Amino acid sequence: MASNGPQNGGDFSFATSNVAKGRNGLPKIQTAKEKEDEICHDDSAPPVKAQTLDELHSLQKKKSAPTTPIKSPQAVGGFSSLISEEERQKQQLQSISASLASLTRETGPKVVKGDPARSGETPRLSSVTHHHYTPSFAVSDSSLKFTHILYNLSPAELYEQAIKYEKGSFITSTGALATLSGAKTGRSPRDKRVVKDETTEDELWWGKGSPNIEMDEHTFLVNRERAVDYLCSLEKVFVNDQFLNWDPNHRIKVRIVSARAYHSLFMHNMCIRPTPEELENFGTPDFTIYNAGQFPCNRYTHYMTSSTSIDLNLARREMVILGTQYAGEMKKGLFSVMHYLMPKRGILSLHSGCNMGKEGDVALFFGLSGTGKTTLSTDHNRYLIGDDEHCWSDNGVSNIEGGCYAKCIDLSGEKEPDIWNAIKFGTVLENVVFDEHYREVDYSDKSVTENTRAAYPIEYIPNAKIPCVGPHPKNVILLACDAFGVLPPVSKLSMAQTMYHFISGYTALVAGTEDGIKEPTATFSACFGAAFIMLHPTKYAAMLAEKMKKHGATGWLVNTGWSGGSYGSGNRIKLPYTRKIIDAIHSGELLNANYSKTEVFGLEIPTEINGVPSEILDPVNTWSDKKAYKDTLLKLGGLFKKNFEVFQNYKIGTESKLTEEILAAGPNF
Ligand SMILES: Nc1ncnc2c1ncn2[C@@H]1O[C@H](COP(=O)(O)OP(=O)(O)OP(=O)(O)O)[C@@H](O)[C@H]1O
Ligand SMILES: O=C([O-])CC(=O)C(=O)O
Ligand SMILES: [Ca+2]
Ligand SMILES: [Mn+2]
Repeated sequence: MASNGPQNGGDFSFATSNVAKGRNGLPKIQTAKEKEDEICHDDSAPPVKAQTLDELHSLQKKKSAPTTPIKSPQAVGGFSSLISEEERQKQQLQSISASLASLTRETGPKVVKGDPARSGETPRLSSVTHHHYTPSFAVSDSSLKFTHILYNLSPAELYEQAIKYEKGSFITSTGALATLSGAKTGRSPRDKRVVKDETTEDELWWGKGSPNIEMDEHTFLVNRERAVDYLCSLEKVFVNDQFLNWDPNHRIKVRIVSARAYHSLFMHNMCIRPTPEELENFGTPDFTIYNAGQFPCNRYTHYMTSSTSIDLNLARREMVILGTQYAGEMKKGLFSVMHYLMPKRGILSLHSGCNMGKEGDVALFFGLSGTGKTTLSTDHNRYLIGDDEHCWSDNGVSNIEGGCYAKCIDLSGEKEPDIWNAIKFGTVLENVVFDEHYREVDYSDKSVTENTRAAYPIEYIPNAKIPCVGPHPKNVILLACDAFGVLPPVSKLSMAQTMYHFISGYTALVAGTEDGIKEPTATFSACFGAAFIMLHPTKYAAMLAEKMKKHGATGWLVNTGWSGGSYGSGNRIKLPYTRKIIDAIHSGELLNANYSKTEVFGLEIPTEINGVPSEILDPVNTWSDKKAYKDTLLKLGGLFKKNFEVFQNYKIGTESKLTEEILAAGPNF
């Protein structure tokens, strides 16, 4: 056996080789200079400009770019009186304290800006106690403590907070922040509640099929108090002041109060980031989210059916989150708010991706979760306007958000290079699994969940169109992931068909694969996002029809799901083929192609497309069992018919003709 110890009975000596030996047998170290009188230093850099280690550390950080002074609100006429930085900081803290005020005690918590771990070393710490009035009998221990506010921290600061204080936070090999969202890895639509008051009772969509499950104002306040007390009881909370909607005329100011750095970084990425100057002039938010997701709701509370509650109060312009840490609740909660506010202004809000060609041709991509909005709107040859939430106004389209939220399951650099490359420093990676040493992410791993996600700022996509606005859409692409495998890969739609499929909002996915082959289940979600709409689906549909007609947009139905059989026997349509189909829509090639009509659904399908095998264009060709094909087609047609029954008695828009046409545009057999 080889041994590392000295061999041959301890006869141990340094190798002599040809190094000049000193007097003791050790090699003599030669310094560069031979002169006797010169002192030898271990380096040539000038010494550090600090006397103590504390001083050295204080040298490391310099103050962030000075913010310009703002005009005081009292300033009138030509006079602009300037307020000091100190006064501005105080006003900002007062606004935050007011946001966090208990409604029963009518007083905000004592808030102080900065990291509690650093308070000893932060000389510019400013604090405020927000008091409308403080009756002495109402004093409790909680009013004696400070809550530290971590206000609009940068990604680097949020990384440090997450890694230091939140279990399950790690830097991956490409620099993203890997996090865990806890017990919930997706949204909880059945735990969503909306306050029903005199206004919303008439305005909103309630009842069967509606996502708006009612709660009363009092119960909202109970949950709000629970969230606020929880947040104020913490040593520190994160506050993000940001914007929604790139259309400057319809921009909404949002404040997000949360307990986790993960939530703060997620919203930093997903909402529009204000410039330092915009932040200075931020003032009072239009809408506030209280995210107390780590803390459950109280199931003894009226209307609560689980320990999770996501509560929306439009009159108060507030949202409370209890019992779920899934960050998508904040994103989609704000989307619901936009689905209420925008149509009131004649602007259509859309659950769609959006991109623009070099010639300024805009396409919208509608579809339920997992159908390809993010994947297909992120196109290396086109400008990305946004991947998930848009507004269509008289001026054109605008993205609501400042970031993208991509599905990561089975992500590959070859198939989706732009998304792959966006997963770098600053990106939040939710619920992925990685190698414990190298921190390389295994995107095929579903151990935590299949709904693994990356949230990154939109400018991480090289072709992002900033500002994220564009002209009126030319093409409206409806995406369905048809796991039954009977819808054609692409069909051109009439206006009535576009409306029929928009209102239906169909997709079919496969629930789970553990117990072998499962039947696909059809999902119908009105306007391709019933979980987020607030008004009756026909309101959005009428607006879409009106805008498409006015601006001459063409509707398309694209199946990004199965071909050659249902899930289990067929395969998912190859992404490169879907991309070719989308290219042909954009280029105009498909508009002038030859078409044939399918049975049952009456869809117009092209006979050929550049780069796509012609035989797959009509699904009947790809099924070996023709009877199985026909049976499956009729089955899906029946599901569409059944789903549409609830819409039969509604009028869409002002003309009855459109309503009749839409009703006739569904499957016929
Ligand atoms: N032919 C195809 N077309 C589009 N996507 C495909 C296709 N084949 C496989 N996929 C995969 O399907 C998924 C589509 O997810 P994507 O993130 O685009 O969904 P989404 O519509 O943006 O949903 P959400 O609203 O939940 O964000 C991706 O993981 C993509 O790789
Ligand atoms: O909201 C989410 O969690 C993901 C998403 O985009 C959707 O489901 O449409
Ligand atoms: Ca997406
Ligand atoms: Mn979405």
